Amino acid sequence: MQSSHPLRVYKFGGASVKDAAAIKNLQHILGQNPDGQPLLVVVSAMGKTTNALEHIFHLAHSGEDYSAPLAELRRFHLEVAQALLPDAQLNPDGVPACGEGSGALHHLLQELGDRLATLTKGEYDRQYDQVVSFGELLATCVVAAAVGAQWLDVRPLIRTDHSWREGRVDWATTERNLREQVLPMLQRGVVLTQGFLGGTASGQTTTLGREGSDYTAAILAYCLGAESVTIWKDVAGLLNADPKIFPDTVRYPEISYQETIEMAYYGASVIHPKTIKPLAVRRIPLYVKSFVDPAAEGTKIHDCKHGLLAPALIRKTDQCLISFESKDLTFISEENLEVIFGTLAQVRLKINLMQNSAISFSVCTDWHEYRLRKLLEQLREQFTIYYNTGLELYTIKNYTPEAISQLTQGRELLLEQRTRQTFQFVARASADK
Ligand SMILES: Nc1ncnc2c1ncn2[C@@H]1O[C@H](COP(=O)(O)OP(=O)(O)O)[C@@H](O)[C@H]1O
Ligand SMILES: N[C@@H](CC(=O)OP(=O)(O)O)C(=O)O
Repeated sequence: MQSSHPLRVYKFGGASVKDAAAIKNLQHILGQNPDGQPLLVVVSAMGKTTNALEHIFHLAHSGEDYSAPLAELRRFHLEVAQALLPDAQLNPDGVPACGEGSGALHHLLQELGDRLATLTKGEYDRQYDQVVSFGELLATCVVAAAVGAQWLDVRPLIRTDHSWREGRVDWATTERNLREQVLPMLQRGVVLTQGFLGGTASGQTTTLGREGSDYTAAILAYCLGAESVTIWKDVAGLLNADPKIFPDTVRYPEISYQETIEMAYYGASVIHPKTIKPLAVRRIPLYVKSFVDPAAEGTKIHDCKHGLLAPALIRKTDQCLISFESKDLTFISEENLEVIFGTLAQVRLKINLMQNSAISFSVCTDWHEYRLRKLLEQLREQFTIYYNTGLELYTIKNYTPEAISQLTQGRELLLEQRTRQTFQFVARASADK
């Protein structure tokens, strides 16, 4: 039987499932959903589990001892499961009965241990995905059991290519899979699945890029024709700046897709940059709401026109400024730029800002020691290359003179750039700001 009610997609990130109390709060929020309205819930790994798994994976891949952090990760998940499911029977290995079949908690923990024990040398990124994905698998197993939702393994449904750690979605296959598998489940009640994960045609797990669960919510909403997506955060909505960094932030009650895409692109970490496009294409509104105060208004991101917005302040840390000079003091030409861009793409260094002068071309990128080393190896013969690390990139969108002076005061700017709407600069990281 088809429900006449349109689908809502909810996404809960790490902070909203960080412990048993947070998951009870999530259950309370689900309880507010109107009866009969189909609901698809996307959940990320609990708290900082993805960071912990990255660390464990790195140790295991390097042949170092990872037993203590793995034991801690297991203890944490068992403690949360026991607090939420006090009546669950314990398996002989002390794991509460939670979930079924290959999605059962004891099975997932066993599989994680087996995978870590059988890593091989090389293929770092492919094996990373097979291990780090357990954060979402474990979290959804526990949360689905606690709230009585149907657990869905998203990996066979969101089809990606083999771009490990940044899987690229095959939209046609994904849409077909999701419609076939998920629509019937939604008729039976709330469905709960993993953010951040996908899978290849050969059944290997991929991840969609760090913080990619927002993107998962958008993929599901796009493919299933949802009415809306709500991402539940520890902030009051989309603010003009990260309140952990900047004082006196203001909330945008509504904002366009375009403005939001730009903020995410420049580094506003509240929303994954890939999230907006699928929603904008199908005109699905995105609500950013506080899980601490679910009744509060939050922010509506949609197709809208608005007046002048408060300047958005964005900081990207861990930046590296790389400057290329031609060795014979000839001008930086299109041919030179083609080589530089090609190599940056090949070593996967993404350009956050660029500037050129007669004999020099500079780019600001995220700091990746290994990728930079590869870049230097390939271009050192052709160019003289200088680089600075430990930098920050600031962006002020819809800037005002006051906003510029507030941010630049007392800083040594290594590079600055201004367009009609955006002011950006690179400066050394300072402990006091
Ligand atoms: N413009 C912004 N508006 C609101 N929050 C922001 C903004 N920029 C950065 N943030 C940060 O984003 C955090 C929420 O996103 P995130 O930590 O990714 O949540 P989760 O992992 O739970 O989904 C906030 O706690 C806040 O520090
Ligand atoms: N757990 C993954 C994916 C994610 O999106 O998490 P969060 O929703 O907590 O940002 C990460 O930490 O990267």
